[in-house]
Amino acid sequence: MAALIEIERLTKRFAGFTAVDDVSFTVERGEVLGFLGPNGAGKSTTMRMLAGFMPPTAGTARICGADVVDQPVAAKRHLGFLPEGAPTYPEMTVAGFLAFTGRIRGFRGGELTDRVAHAMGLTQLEGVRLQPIETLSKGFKRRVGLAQALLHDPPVLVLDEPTDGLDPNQKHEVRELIRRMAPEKAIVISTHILEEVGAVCTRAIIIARGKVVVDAPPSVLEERGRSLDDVFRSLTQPEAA
Ligand SMILES: Nc1ncnc2c1ncn2[C@@H]1O[C@H](COP(=O)(O)OP(=O)(O)OP(=O)(O)O)[C@@H](O)[C@H]1O
Repeated sequence: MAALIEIERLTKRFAGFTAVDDVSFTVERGEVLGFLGPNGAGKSTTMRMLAGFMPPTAGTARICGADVVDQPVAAKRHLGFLPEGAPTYPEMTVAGFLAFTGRIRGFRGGELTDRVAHAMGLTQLEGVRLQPIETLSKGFKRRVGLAQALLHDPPVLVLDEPTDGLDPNQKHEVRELIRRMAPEKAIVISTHILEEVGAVCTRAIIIARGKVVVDAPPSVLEERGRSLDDVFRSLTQPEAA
């Protein structure tokens, strides 16, 4: 069976500057891929192209076999995407926003109610369900973004810094949630927290200046006798290249 995520020679150029340069990888069901790299390496741009939110300059991305450019509706049906910064509609309440995204996903009536309740349960949002999103703290806003990505229980999750802004307890909860969902899904998370990679990821890709410089399980990287931190620094600092 084909991998749930297939990226082939994906490239993005902005006015002559190449932000993502010929990136290829696949992610199978059961894998949690940690997407790492220094600021500006091209992580968010890759994730946006994978999610069909930004057209690639060259190359392709497929989700459950659907090309994100040619078959955007089929691809998005199988995808939960937490974009950078977790944009929402700030004036809506948490429950209102999740019901709105659920209706866009085609849910109605009892199923819509159940899915919103389930997503709020997974992300521990019940206590703020009637609060306008603009009045929430950063960590709660992030969890609203995560809840909308999980609402339709998609087989593919692309989460751009899912634990950014969360307190240590919430980080732990979100990592547990990712671990619990992992066997059934293909998950890509970007993070700057290297310990998170060891904690939840089955595989790590390090990207630097738009190119993949390493693709291996975290345990293999650490077996090379160095911490992930050392591996990251040696592969991503220009003077080490
Ligand atoms: N719309 C755009 N127009 C021009 N340049 C862009 C645009 N979006 C991103 N870039 C540039 O592309 C490069 C990659 O950006 P990207 O946001 O993908 O990096 P990142 O790895 O996610 O970084 P961070 O860890 O800081 O979030 C950066 O140099 C950025 O300034």
